[in-house]
Amino acid sequence: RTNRVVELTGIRFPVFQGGMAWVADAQLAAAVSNAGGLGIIAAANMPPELLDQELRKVRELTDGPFGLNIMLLSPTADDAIELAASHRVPVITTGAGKPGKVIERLKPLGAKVIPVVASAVHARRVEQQGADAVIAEGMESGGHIGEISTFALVPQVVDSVSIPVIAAGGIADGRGVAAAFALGAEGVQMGTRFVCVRECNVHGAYKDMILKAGDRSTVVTGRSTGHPVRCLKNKFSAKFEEMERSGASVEELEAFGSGRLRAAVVDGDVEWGSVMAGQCAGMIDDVPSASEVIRRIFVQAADQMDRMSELGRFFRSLCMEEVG
Ligand SMILES: O=C(O)COc1ccc(-c2c[nH]c(CNC(=O)Nc3ncc(Sc4ccccn4)s3)n2)cc1
Repeated sequence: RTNRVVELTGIRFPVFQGGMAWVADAQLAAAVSNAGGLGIIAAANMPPELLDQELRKVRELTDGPFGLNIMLLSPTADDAIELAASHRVPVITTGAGKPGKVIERLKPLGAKVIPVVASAVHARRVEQQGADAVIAEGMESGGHIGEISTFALVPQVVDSVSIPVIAAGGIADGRGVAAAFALGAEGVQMGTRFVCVRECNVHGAYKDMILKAGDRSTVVTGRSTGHPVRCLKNKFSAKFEEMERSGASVEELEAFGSGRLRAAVVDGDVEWGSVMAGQCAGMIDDVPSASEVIRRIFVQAADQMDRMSELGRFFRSLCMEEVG
């Protein structure tokens, strides 16, 4: 038996590229799929005719499996579901909400549906609804997040469901892959790491801000709106926090925040845009190809796991002799 995530999706390496709003287009998804991972297009709030074009384009750019991420907070989520159905998209991931209707509509058409969950309760619920696997996303992640860290969330989700678990949040190199599998995951999903690859079309200023980032460069804003979002610290995040502190209403905050992700991704406004990124931003120091990222990470993971098997013998030896 190889790996249930590989068997479920037909990919070579058990790695997904996060379906990041405005960032994950057909070009990035195809590059990741051609490199042996699962490239995922973000439907986000894309108008249906644009999403239809991206779904045609990705099939011209790769013969491999690919996915579509449906963000359930989006008013265009129902259009995205129908486009996923008509294009027979093989893998569907969902975020920021309840995936029941996505599972009901798309599983009968043969799609694999893999919701992002932020707690063990969510995971058990979507398993009962028929999810094929879950992505357990810790709060280290960029963008819209839950409240539990990857290190605590993944083992509890693994203990709660019998479908495969893919770990996400804070993973950007082989050590994170080795750790995720140690926690019981059978795959990983990375977002921020795949923003800084050559084939990603985000504005150069966005990539530069990630390259400059350190471990303390992100902040979570919007907890008071019920939609906490992790992004890199800048003038926008500082103003947003000040508004929250001074008791701004949810409407005021959401009005102030709307359009900011696009401003950062498309216009490169990294001062007043929302530069969504995870806490692993400080680990990213180059912009290689998607293929180079995937190969390097699994070589490093393999080395790390070999080292750990020696550790296993050492720990076992400690437990053999009677202590004291
Ligand atoms: O209530 C329930 O049963 C389910 O509740 C959930 C609560 C949270 C989640 C969740 C956490 N993280 C994810 C997947 N990640 C994401 O969805 N990340 C995102 N980044 C930027 C996005 S665009 C946006 C849209 C609205 C507000 C702010 N930003 S969406 N899903 C999933 C389900």
